[in-house]
Amino acid sequence: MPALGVNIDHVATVRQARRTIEPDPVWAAVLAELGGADGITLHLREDRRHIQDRDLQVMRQTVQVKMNLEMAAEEEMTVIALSVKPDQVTLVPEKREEITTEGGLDVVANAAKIKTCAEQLKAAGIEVSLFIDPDERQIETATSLQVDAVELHTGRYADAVNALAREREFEQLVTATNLGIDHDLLVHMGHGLTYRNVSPIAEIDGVSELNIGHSIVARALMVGFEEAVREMKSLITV
Ligand SMILES: CC(=O)[C@@H](O)[C@H](O)COP(=O)(O)O
Ligand SMILES: NCC(=O)COP(=O)(O)O
Repeated sequence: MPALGVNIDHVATVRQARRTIEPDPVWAAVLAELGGADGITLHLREDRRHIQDRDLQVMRQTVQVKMNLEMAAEEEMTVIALSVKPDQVTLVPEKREEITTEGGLDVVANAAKIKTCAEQLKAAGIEVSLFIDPDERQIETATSLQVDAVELHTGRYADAVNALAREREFEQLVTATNLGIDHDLLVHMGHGLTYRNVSPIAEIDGVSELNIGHSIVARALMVGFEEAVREMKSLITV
């Protein structure tokens, strides 16, 4: 049964729509914990389009479960992570013009830069995960960098246009999960998971963490944050 990491980015998206003080993602993190979240994930983007530095600082003081900071492998973000000391950092790709993360980190092409960042984080006692596509070369290279985990990008599975395409993407995720486990990596998954598509993912043997955000925030607008998390937690508890 995978742990549930609740990504609260898009609570901050609503707040930033008016550049005001509410809704506060800190409130959402507390309610997520009350709803059964095993972790809180937040993405401090270089463009600060949603989560702000203040949110990260306050949540470090208030989050009582695992705190997972998503960030680009850039010097500015590394300095912040070393100062705040989240439990885990997940290195993700960022492009300014993207609506959301479009693909996995290209570990193969950026190995040296990612290695430097990961070594600094691990030396500070921070677990390191790499957000990658379910691709053999990316997993092999991640292993060589001696990170703790990979988070497999589930976007192609989530966006599949029909059942055949979804099954193909699902099988690729299963194969990549087995490869990651064979290389002694923790295997997480995330991006685009919803109440409708999460169950088969939650049943994959060996997946230890699911990071889910946008769908929970969307449901929370209707039923409240604690209930939305409780419903997702019960869905993945197989
Ligand atoms: C890496 C990933 O898929 C998400 O955790 C990421 O946070 C997406 O970016 P936005 O939250 O800005 O949509
Ligand atoms: N790394 C995936 C994540 O944290 C949440 O992604 P999404 O559920 O908001 O698509």
